[in-house]
Amino acid sequence: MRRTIFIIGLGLIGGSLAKCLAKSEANHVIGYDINQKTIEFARINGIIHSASSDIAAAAKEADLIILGTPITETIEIMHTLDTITFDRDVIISDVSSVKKPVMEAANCMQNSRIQFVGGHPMAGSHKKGVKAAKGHLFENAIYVLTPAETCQPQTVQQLQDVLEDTKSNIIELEPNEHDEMTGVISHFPHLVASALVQQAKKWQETHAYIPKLAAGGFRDVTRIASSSPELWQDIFCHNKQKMVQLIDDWTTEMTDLKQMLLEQDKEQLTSYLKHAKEYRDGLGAKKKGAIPAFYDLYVDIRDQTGAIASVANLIAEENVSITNIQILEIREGITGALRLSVSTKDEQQKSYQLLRDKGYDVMLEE
Ligand SMILES: NC(=O)c1ccc[n+]([C@@H]2O[C@H](COP(=O)([O-])OP(=O)(O)OC[C@H]3O[C@@H](n4cnc5c(N)ncnc54)[C@H](O)[C@@H]3O)[C@@H](O)[C@H]2O)c1
Ligand SMILES: O=C(O)C(=O)C[C@]1(C(=O)O)C=C[C@@H](O)C=C1
Repeated sequence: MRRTIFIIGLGLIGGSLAKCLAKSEANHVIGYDINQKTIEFARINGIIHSASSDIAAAAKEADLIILGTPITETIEIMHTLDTITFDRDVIISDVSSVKKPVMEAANCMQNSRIQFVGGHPMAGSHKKGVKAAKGHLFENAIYVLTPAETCQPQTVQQLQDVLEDTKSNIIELEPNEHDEMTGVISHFPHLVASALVQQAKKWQETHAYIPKLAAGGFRDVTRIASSSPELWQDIFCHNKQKMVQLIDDWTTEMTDLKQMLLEQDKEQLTSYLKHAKEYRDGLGAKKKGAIPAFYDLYVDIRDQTGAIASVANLIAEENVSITNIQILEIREGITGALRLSVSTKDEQQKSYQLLRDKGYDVMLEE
């Protein structure tokens, strides 16, 4: 029998989940969004099977409800769902970037028909809205689940079964620990990216060339400052305590660095940078287990029409599937590099040889 999945909030994340889950014969996906144009776009483009304008009616039909809304709205909708008289049991999940406030609300739910399992796919983008939704967004990403206190293990398993189509790697975490870790590796870096951009903007008042000089480094480190301001203020506010603590830690870190510079302590500075480099390089390490292995190739290309397609076609002809492709520091008329990821070492070697034979300048990442 087909499962009925009701997704509320069809933006980047809700839309991506809908797109992925609607592809399976096992699911019937109903969508709702506060924005009528979003619902229309999702319906016309097959991101959902059907649209609903009535949350309660669609919720009563659902086996699973996923909230793809910003955190504040998610908590409000949870209160609404709690008041519905369901004829059968329903699993409710969310995708919020901060888990503690959502799980506090979940643990206060009174409706005996509801089993709540918090969710957070650790994948996204600086883009927002249904038009940026991608069915494969969660492939190979970590997908965190935070079951509510009264949630049965079989309910968690049922949700995991549905999420299998996302090809993500599911792990369970305790909400507070989740928020501390995402504070460190997601929320605080976002704040720093925005602060760096604000700093450049101030300096531009006296140095008009700043935007022209902003090259790969600045762009890499500040990409996430282009994300939705409304969404991110909500994330920061819901993880306020951790953010404040991280700002204090950062202030200490900057003061220490300032001291090293004032003292011209070259040895300590080198050691500081060396340890940071080692840790950062280690994040890309090829590990078996929760994070699947990727094998990368770097191909020098010219910024010309068809260059990327030529490389991709050559590799496809050898039946090697590219799992990720990224353009690095490409500027008009100047040689850039393509980073291609494949799944196995054999495929990496095969692609390397093939591209070299065709005259491409290729490098491997071991
Ligand atoms: N952006 C990311 O990279 C990312 C990654 C993982 C998780 N998240 C989480 O996903 C959630 C959604 O973020 P997003 O990036 O998809 O944002 P988004 O702005 O792309 O989408 C949010 C959608 O919710 C809709 N919406 C807002 N209020 C609503 C309401 N009351 N009822 C119904 N629909 C409503 C909006 O119209 C929009 O379509 C957030 O909780 C966020 O923390 C975001
Ligand atoms: O790739 C990005 O642009 C993101 O910001 C994605 C990102 C992240 O920080 O990694 C952002 C918020 C999420 O809750 C999960 C993922």
